[in-house]
Amino acid sequence: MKVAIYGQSFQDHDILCVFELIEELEKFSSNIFIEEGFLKFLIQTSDIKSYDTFSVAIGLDSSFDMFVSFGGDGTMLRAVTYVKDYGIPMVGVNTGRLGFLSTFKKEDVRKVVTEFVAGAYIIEERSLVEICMDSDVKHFGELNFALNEITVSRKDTTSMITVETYLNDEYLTSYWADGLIVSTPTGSTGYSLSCGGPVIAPTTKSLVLTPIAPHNLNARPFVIADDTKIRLRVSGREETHMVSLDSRIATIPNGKEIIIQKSAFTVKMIEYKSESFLKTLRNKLLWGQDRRN
Ligand SMILES: NC(=O)c1ccc[n+]([C@@H]2O[C@H](COP(=O)([O-])OP(=O)(O)OC[C@H]3O[C@@H](n4cnc5c(N)ncnc54)[C@H](O)[C@@H]3O)[C@@H](O)[C@H]2O)c1
Ligand SMILES: Nc1ncnc2c1ncn2[C@@H]1O[C@H](COP(=O)(O)OP(=O)(O)OP(=O)(O)O)[C@@H](O)[C@H]1O
Repeated sequence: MKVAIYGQSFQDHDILCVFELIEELEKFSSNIFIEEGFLKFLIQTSDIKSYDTFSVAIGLDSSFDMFVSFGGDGTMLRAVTYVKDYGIPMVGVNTGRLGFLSTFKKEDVRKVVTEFVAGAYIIEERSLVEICMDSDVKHFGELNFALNEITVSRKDTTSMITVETYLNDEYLTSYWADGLIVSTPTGSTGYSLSCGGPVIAPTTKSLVLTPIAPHNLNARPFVIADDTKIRLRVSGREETHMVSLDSRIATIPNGKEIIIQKSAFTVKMIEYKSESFLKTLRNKLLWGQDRRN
């Protein structure tokens, strides 16, 4: 089994679960690769031996069987920028806070391996969105995709922006708001949810347009088919606005045409039978919980 390991280089009290995973993987004679920066951190804080590494420059490939991320959801989102379109099944061990994407309990980390080997999981394909801009704007390079959402928002001002929006080249509306979120089903439980968007089951073939604090009161979250081409143009009092792809941001001049579409590839999330999406919805977002019952 060929496995890539990635993690946050901040919390040495969570390091134990990384060693437990490695120990369990070695029982199955696995070929282990650790992200360069994370291995440096592990070597500094322990007497771990050296392993093969990968980095942004020397990346992964489709021969890997599994990618394990140690951290919270933020780490999982960064992990996606390594996995790209290689189709490597991913799992997150939660050493962060909420852990909605990074669901595996660190206390059970050995089961990441044993349940995988026993086949006690399904692969869930999560769709992504990607951004295309005029060729003179190269901010995100080849990492022009997002698992959660692409957001346009105001920058350096309290003044709202206007987001002129076209779906498949037909005019929809001009949102007058702090911004607009184009969310995938995966991202529907993130920023979009905080702005009043619906929760969408992860494999649903849709996207949702969720305005951020719109002053047009009749602008509501809008669920659309995921093969829709979304074209945006921002105007406002400042000369620039912000565009974010999950946790990555860039400053873009107003007036630039931004095209957002579903990516041609998906991210394969390992859904262990012990950790389903519905369980996560109940346990992490306390879905439908009512103290009266
Ligand atoms: N007001 C908000 O709710 C808000 C604002 C900005 C960004 N975000 C989210 O944060 C993400 C970036 O994460 P970060 O860790 O770098 O920022 P962060 O540290 O500010 O974390 C934001 C929170 O969103 C949660 N989160 C992220 N993706 C999620 C998902 N798919 N389902 C449920 N919860 C999710 C995280 O667990 C965390 O609690 C963005 O993609 C966006 O979805 C949320
Ligand atoms: N820049 C940083 N400096 C110091 N510690 C950090 C930094 N970024 C992350 N961490 C630590 O790493 C942990 C994991 O970070 P990550 O962003 O993946 O998740 P999180 O935001 O804590 O959790 P979640 O996104 O699930 O709520 C954090 O809880 C925090 O303790």
